[in-house]
Amino acid sequence: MVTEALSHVLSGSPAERVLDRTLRAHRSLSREQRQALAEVVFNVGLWRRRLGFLLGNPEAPVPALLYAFLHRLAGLSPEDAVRLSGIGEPQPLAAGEPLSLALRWSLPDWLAEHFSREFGPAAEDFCAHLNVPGPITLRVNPLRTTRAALAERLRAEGVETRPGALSPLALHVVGPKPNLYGLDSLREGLFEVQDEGSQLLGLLVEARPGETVLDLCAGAGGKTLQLAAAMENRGRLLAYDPDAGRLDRLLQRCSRAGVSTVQVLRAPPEGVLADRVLVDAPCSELGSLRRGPDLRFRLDPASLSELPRVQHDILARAGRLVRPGGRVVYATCTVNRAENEEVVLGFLRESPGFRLVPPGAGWLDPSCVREGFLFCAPHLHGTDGFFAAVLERVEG
Ligand SMILES: C[S@@+](CC[C@H](N)C(=O)[O-])C[C@H]1O[C@@H](n2cnc3c(N)ncnc32)[C@H](O)[C@@H]1O
Repeated sequence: MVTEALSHVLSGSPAERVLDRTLRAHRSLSREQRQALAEVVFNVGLWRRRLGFLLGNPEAPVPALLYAFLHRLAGLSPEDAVRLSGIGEPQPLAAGEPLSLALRWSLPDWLAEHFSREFGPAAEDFCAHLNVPGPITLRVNPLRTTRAALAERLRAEGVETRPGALSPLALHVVGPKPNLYGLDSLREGLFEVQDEGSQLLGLLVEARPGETVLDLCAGAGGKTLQLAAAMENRGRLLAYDPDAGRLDRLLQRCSRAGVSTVQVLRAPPEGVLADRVLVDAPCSELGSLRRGPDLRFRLDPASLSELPRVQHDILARAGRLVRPGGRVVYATCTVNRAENEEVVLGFLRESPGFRLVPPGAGWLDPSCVREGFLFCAPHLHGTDGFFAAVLERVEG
């Protein structure tokens, strides 16, 4: 069962889905056995390159990878690791650290090279943090409750939390992963699950009650809900996304959260002059790699090169939809200057009617500002990786 699940993960199936399928097919497993299976599937999926290095074979078969994981990373004796992996006899494992960043942190070569270019010497620390699962972070829904009241309510439901340091809306779950989807507080719309860095992007829009706000890449509405709450459910909040299914989910979430101001646009907006526009752009998502053990192995480096043109076009559209004196927030969840700074600087070069303004002046923690842009990352802030620029259309 373990070998079969791992074979699927190593040949490209998402680990979460494989685990789910395997657990459903083996319902008699005890709680401990289920936990052990999850650990093995996630860790062998994540550490496959490093395990291949230990075995001296980048194409090592699944039982050998399992043995290397159990003995060297999980600390089992060679005898126990042999028995559980079914390999027959102990295998020699390399001593010492791999020389390359890619092997040390079990990344594809191209990705490790990319992070080296992005971060220089800090790439080691960044990559190490990609191999530690991020915290589960909740965003309180201020239309329904306060952060302190939500923390009390969650405690009564058996979930301990602590407040986030960067976003006044954030609560981090403390201790073992709870089944959030079984909680009444979730069904009542008291919170959403949202990384603290992602919350900063929504806050950066600084949407106010009564304004016209356009969420131009609304998806399933994570930030739309946040904007609606900031607007205290007053004003005009327009949400567009080309993916109709995501917009349907957005509407369901709105009703749960008590949001009544959202107008969903099924076609690209025209003729709007909004006070604020959020471009939460489609991107390579390199900032979210710690969210899944095997996301990194499913990325196609060629697809990265197509994104800046798409992002440029969406940002240019946003520029046409904001009023003089209004603001566009351009945001991504990636660590890639070509999709971040370069898209914004290219837009500014061809749009003299816009200027870059300091992000979150007066409230954003200065550690989240890099070269005039919002930038946060797992090794610096404990968040996923995010980038944002605040662009003001000059009055005229
Ligand atoms: C990062 S996701 C948005 C996440 C969403 N804002 C949230 O907080 O849940 C990017 C979204 O951009 C949408 N998208 C792709 N191409 C687009 C385009 N040309 N114009 C607008 N949105 C686009 C995708 O469908 C996707 O939902």
